[in-house]
Amino acid sequence: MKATGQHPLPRQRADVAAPEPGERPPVFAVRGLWKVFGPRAERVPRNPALAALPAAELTARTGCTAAVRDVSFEVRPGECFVVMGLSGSGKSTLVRCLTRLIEPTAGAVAMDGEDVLAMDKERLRELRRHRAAMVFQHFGLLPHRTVRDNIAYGLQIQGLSRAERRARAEEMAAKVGLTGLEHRRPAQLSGGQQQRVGIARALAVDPEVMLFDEPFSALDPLIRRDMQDEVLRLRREEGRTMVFITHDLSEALRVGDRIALMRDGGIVQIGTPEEIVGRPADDYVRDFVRDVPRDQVITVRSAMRPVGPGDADRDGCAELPPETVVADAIAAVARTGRPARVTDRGGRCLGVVDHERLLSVVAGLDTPELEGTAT
Ligand SMILES: Nc1ncnc2c1ncn2[C@@H]1O[C@H](COP(=O)(O)OP(=O)(O)OP(=O)(O)O)[C@@H](O)[C@H]1O
Repeated sequence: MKATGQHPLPRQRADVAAPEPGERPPVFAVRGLWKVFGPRAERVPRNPALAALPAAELTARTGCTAAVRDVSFEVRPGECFVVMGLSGSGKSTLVRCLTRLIEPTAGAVAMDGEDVLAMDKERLRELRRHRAAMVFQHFGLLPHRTVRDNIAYGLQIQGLSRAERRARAEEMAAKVGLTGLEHRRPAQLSGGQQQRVGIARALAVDPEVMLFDEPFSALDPLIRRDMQDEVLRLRREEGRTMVFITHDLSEALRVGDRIALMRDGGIVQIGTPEEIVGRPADDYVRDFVRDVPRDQVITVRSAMRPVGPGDADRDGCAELPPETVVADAIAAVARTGRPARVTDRGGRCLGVVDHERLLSVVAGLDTPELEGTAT
């Protein structure tokens, strides 16, 4: 996203559109956010000529680094919003700006419609303790405390009694599969177990949103997969909102409902895994997703064609829900030897996938999303 024009003020008001009646506002709404490190950083977003400079030139001219550049997005209640990008693209800085662990240079951040940049110290402390809990890559555990005490750490500050803290810590330990290990110290745990403690500690304060900063990148691949399953399970069972930083594309595709792909401080595309893989916004994204097995990500909702006159005979056709991935649809079409019908929950036929459509997805040919054509 390019800077457009002059910033009226270093900090804009959090002008979040009013939610529809009955609709919750976004958990986070971020508008025109900048974080510039270096001397007289505020002049960069204010000055369109500086704001438009490529990263290296900006540094050469001003000594500043624009870690986050004019970024706007919303995190919706209950979603896992992934921030992905190569090392140095600005992921950690962006997520730290959400709770002002790093102070933004310009722009607006709102949480549940409340202007985060206008919060006083007390309100900010409350936000970080109760509303947005962070899980770090290096676990951040206290080495001389037991698992139980580490999990209960945030509860002490909340003023719960000792017995209440213990009970809650044990409940959280059970939730993440640590039952029986409550009396160990962090050094007596594997990496995966230590990260479970980190997750349990974040969960214990019952936060509205969990912020994960590359939580699994120190773990080996099998444990990493287990931990991703844990995150998926927590989201499914608890519906908790998550912001998840990773530089690993397969992890992003696995855990993300939506992914923001960052490059040089800007967001180059925001979309579902299927949108990112199926309709990359530019050559950079296309290059990024080149090796992704498309048939595992793209669904028949995008691959289907409208029902035609030749599809009247439904005999022996498989019926697939629209979220079926292409790999499974290929198996169904091969099994029946007939095109498969894509149907919604009410049995309405939305379209058809035949082997040509499915092969064109695998081959990376254009698969424009088609409007549902009911029969
Ligand atoms: N305190 C700081 N002072 C100056 N520059 C900084 C500071 N913190 C980060 N940067 C720079 O801002 C840019 C973005 O850094 P950031 O750590 O947000 O990236 P990242 O995508 O999280 O990277 P990684 O995956 O390696 O953690 C980098 O160029 C980094 O060098």
